[in-house]
This record gives sequence, C-alpha cells and structure tokens, in this order.
Amino acid sequence: MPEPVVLTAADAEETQALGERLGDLLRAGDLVVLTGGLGAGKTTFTQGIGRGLKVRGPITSPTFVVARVHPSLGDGPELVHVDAYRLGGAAELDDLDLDAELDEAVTVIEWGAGLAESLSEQRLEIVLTGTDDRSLHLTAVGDRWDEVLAALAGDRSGRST
Ligand SMILES: Nc1ncnc2c1ncn2[C@@H]1O[C@H](COP(=O)(O)OP(=O)(O)OP(=O)(O)O)[C@@H](O)[C@H]1O
Ligand SMILES: [Mg+2]
Repeated sequence: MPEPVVLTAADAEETQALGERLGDLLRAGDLVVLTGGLGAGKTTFTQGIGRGLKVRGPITSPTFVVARVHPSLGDGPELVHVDAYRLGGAAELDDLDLDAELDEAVTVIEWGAGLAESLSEQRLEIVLTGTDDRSLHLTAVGDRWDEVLAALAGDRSGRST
C-alpha cells in the first residue's frame, strides 16, 4: 500500500477548493471513497468536486436519499453522490445498482469504506480527519491515480480557480 498523500484544509472553503482541484482531474469511471467522522467535511469536499466537474447542484448531504445524480452542465461525466451511512451493508449498496453507472459517471461515496471495495479495483480512498486538525489523506488503489495524486500534491498553490 503506498503512502497516503496528505493535504491540509484549514476551513471549509479550503476543503472545497481541494475538492474542486480533484474534480477538475476526474473522468468517467472514477470512484472516490470518502471516510471520516460526522462533520469531517465529506459533503463539503464533494461540493468542490462537483464544481470542478461542472455538474448541476446543489450538492447536499444525501443522508436520507442515499444517492443523487448530478448531470453535467457541459459534456463531461455526471456525478453520482452516495451517502452510505444508512445502508445496512454491501448487499444494500449492491441494490443501488451503481455498477450500471460506474463506467460513465464519477461516483463519490461518503461512508463508503468497507462497502465500496467490491465496486472497483481502481479507486481513490480519502480519509478526512476530525474537526480540530483538518487534513485529507489520499490513498490510491490501482494505477489510475498516480498522475492525479502527483498533480494534487505537486500543485498546491498559485493556481487561481
Ligand atoms: N476544513 C474545514 N474546516 C472547518 N470546517 C469545515 C471544514 N470542512 C467542512 N467544514 C464544516 O463542517 C461542517 C460539516 O461538514 P460536512 O457536512 O461536509 O461534513 P460530512 O463529513 O459530510 O458530515 P456527515 O458525516 O454528516 O456526512 C460544515 O458546516 C462545513 O462547512
Ligand atoms: Mg455528509
């Protein structure tokens, strides 16, 4: 397992900005799994991803809806935003039939660790730490992510978004 890339985000705006930079780099078929405690910033980060991907908002906490599809405002992939918090287990995740859209969409799953592994061998796992010292730990699974992580780690400032 490679070392995670660690990025810090002092406030919600920075969390969104990081998400936006990632969203810029994502393409159809990508799976991003977000983990972290309640209020760690998973939805905030996903809002940034949506901005970078240029999909229709608003991106809100889908806790009671489980999954929402945000179509592209241009000709890019749609964003499928899943909140697995209320799912009973991998079988219920299966029932959502995410596989059907996985190849064509960008899929972001909050609380997906332990559930989403079966969906794809290529995924970006991001752990958001608690509410005091905010940081994001990004771990690539599969070789798709090398260039994405290099871009995120290497280009940390000076880009006006
Ligand atoms: N880096 C940050 N610094 C300070 N506040 C933040 C940061 N990131 C997010 N927040 C704030 O924390 C609150 C919770 O964020 P958010 O809803 O994104 O968390 P979450 O991880 O999705 O929560 P849940 O577990 O309920 O899904 C929001 O008010 C958001 O603005
Ligand atoms: Mg959330």
